[in-house]
Amino acid sequence: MGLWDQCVKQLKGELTSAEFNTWILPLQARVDGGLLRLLAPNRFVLDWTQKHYERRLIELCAQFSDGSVCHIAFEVGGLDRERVTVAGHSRYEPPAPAPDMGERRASANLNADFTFDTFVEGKSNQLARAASMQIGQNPGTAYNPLFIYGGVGLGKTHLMHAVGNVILASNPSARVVYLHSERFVAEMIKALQHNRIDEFKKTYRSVNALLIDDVQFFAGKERSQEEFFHTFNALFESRQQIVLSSDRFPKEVVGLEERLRSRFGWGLTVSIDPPDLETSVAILHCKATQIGIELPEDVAFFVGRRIRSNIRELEGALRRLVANSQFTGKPITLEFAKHALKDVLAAQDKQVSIENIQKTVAEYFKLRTSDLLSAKRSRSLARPRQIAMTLAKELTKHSLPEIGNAFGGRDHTTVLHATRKIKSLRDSDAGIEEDYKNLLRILTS
Ligand SMILES: Nc1ncnc2c1ncn2[C@@H]1O[C@H](COP(=O)(O)OP(=O)(O)OP(=O)(O)O)[C@@H](O)[C@H]1O
Repeated sequence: MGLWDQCVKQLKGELTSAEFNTWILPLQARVDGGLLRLLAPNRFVLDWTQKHYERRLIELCAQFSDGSVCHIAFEVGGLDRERVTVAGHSRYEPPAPAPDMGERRASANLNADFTFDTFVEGKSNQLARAASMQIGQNPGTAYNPLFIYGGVGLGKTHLMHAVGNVILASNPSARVVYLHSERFVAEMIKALQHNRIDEFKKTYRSVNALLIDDVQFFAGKERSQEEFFHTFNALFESRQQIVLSSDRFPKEVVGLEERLRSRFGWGLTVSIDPPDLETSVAILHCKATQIGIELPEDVAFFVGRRIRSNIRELEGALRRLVANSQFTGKPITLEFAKHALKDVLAAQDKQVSIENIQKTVAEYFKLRTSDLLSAKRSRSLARPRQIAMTLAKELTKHSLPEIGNAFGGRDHTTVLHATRKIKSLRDSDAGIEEDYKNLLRILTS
């Protein structure tokens, strides 16, 4: 087995399949003396792999070549084409928009404000953003379809529009269509009513990129699924890009035909999770700057900490603060924010209570709520209990002692231990990570 094959095999075991498929699989390699040249399909993959995997790759090369290969060079190119660019640090810049960009964007149903520049990157959306950028730069060739899933208001639509905007800007003749799945259904029904179904088929089967939002709304609509199935096949076979979003993993979308569900998983499936505190704060600052105000740091942290459900709610809170401040003529201070957002926060706190979390976790693991509060310590109870405690810490503003108390009068150190344990298990155990993310989605949507 060649040096690169050995590295690939090793990395396959170390990385998640999404990371491996996104960053390692597209690389090609050539050994030149003591140098391993890694060829990335584009600048974006190059920058990312260099930043995140270079050190590990050097270690693996040294290990598998017995030290004879100890340098790595990253380049844009492929074994079958000329080298294009040597690694550097310049960032990807989308080409300048064509003159009729506004019109093309309107006919594609794209929002000009939803771009990669206005999308704040955080741990919760890093992979989805990276994959979307890849698709934007290599439509139809990188991953098809790209399936983005996650809870309400976490940025799926924003990313889809960003992909569409990049494709339009990069290729003046590209035809892109963004559509909510309900609109696809409505348009199909209209076409059927007016005997224009052939025109409808032609329209959607001739695009270069089809971006369909919230595909869970296809559930139960058999005729639409049938039509979409053929559209999907036509685009897929002609290597045109398909991007789909949903509130859940493709296999979990109930009411979809199996043949569609399996096709949805053919390319790359990436999730977007609720943002962590730092990302929420960064998004608030970004949105505030967009509307021309400067948000004090303590206010941004206050809002970010208290509104954890989704980004749409964060934006709503910001808009409310700005409107109240303009209306009353008062500056946005911490005290002002607490007062102006009183109702929103009360509603939010009511939504995610410890009781609600206990009930949801118990239902999810098919237990009784009383089991979670009991003194029993079997693993089948302890793990769900620890997950519930961690969710309570993440989603409510209750202190550790309050949470411990709500779980059958346990000590705050037990809660602390639970949160640490779950944090480390989420990194090492894909099953726990999936359960945690599912529960987070259920509780915050
Ligand atoms: N990382 C981010 N950076 C900046 N803005 C963001 C980010 N994520 C989401 N937003 C903003 O949050 C709002 C809601 O996002 P979006 O509509 O994309 O959510 P969604 O996941 O598609 O929700 P739904 O499931 O309800 O369709 C948008 O205004 C979007 O710009």
